Amino acid sequence: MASPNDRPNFSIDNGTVKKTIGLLGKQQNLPPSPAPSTPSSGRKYALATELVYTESTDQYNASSTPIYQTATFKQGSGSGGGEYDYTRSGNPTRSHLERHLAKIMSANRTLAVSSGMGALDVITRLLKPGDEVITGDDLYGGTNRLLKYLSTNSGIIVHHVDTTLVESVLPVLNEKTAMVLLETPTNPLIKIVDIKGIAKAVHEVNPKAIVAVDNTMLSPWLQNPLDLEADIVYESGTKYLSGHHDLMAGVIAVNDVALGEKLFFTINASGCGLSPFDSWLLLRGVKTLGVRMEKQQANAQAIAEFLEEQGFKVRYPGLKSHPQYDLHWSMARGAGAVLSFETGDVLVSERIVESTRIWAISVSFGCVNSLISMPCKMSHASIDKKTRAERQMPEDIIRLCVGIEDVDDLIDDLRTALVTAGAVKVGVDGLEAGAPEEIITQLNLNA
Ligand SMILES: Cc1ncc(COP(=O)(O)O)c(C=O)c1O
Ligand SMILES: N[C@@H](CCSC[C@H](N)C(=O)O)C(=O)O
Repeated sequence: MASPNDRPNFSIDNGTVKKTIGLLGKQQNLPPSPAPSTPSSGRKYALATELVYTESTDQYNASSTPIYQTATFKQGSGSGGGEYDYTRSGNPTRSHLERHLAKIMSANRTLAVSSGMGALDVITRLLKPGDEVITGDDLYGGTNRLLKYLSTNSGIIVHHVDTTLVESVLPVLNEKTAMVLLETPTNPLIKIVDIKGIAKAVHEVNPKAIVAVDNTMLSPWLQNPLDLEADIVYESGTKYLSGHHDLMAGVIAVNDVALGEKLFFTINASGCGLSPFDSWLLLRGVKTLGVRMEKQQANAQAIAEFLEEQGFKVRYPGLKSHPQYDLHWSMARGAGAVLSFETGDVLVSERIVESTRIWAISVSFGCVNSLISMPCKMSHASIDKKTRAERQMPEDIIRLCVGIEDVDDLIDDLRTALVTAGAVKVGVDGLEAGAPEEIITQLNLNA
């Protein structure tokens, strides 16, 4: 009979990982997995280098990590014990991705799951009936929907407060607070939340409460909430981390080993670990995160300035006019590439969105190509109209998710759309925001 002592043995021989399988007694020149990502020298490189640099024990020294497209793994003995047994529990391609992301997200452990919402689902399974959650009043629609589900069906009490003010969190903070869920910048109102200020206040009142931060809008290239005293960071890997809108993924990052184990338990138990192929795609995409992000936010800055010059109310933390400009830059290394602006009229906004050519009308962000959308009708439509009004979400708000195209082309396309939609008056000095009365009347007649 095989015993647990027959687990495979790994040793390094002349630079090659040798695997001795107990019962079979065969010595193979096979690596345990292409797993390591951290440089064996232990050296920490700059983030731009870490994004592309990986070390692996792949037997053929493949430059690109192989896709282990398998559901199950043969075992060396009847008592199992191999490093991998079943892809829901673990897969070498996913392990490699998770180790790579841990370096990049400044985390002890990361876990890759099937979507950003899947990541939040795993995190919120740490909660039990009677627990209280404090969160923002400007949240991504899907996050709001999941929290509403939990408060309606699972006995979780959810407090939505203005998280841009640490003082708004304090009155609802108590020993039942199990989780504080933050987004910054918020989607789509681009409000900034003081991660460190809130984390300190929360941990002081209840050291067991978990501060979880959705870092999707900035990515680890621009912000590391774990360094700002957050306990959990999660991101939709569908966005900047992958960058090409060719996969859905979610990533969770933690420093606490026990917390990482609890989250892994849920992922294995519920079966939402990222598939081998999507792990490979994400691994490929993340290598260009730095260059994509730098180009995208340079374009976003120019576009935000262009719109502000025309007189529109623009929300973007790269603009000095942003009311929380200093707070944002005290936490982040850049302003990101999502901005929003208002026109004063829903129909005018719709006309702008429908008049662009390069800007695709689409939900999501973080992709190399530019997108335009009306959050109240698209990404945030799952928040009902009354709640949107209570949370002061302007129905006419347009969200721009800026890509890597030529910035002059992007501005030209937007300028043409603004003129076509009648959102600007064309004067001798150029364009001026504000649809003429007759255009608004006409649009309302046609509506
Ligand atoms: C800020 C934010 N967090 C989380 C999510 C969820 O990510 P996913 O679509 O990958 O489930 C999204 C968008 O969907 C988002 O915009
Ligand atoms: N129909 C989807 C909408 C997804 S929105 C995607 C993204 N987070 C964004 O902000 O654009 C849904 O109901 O979730």
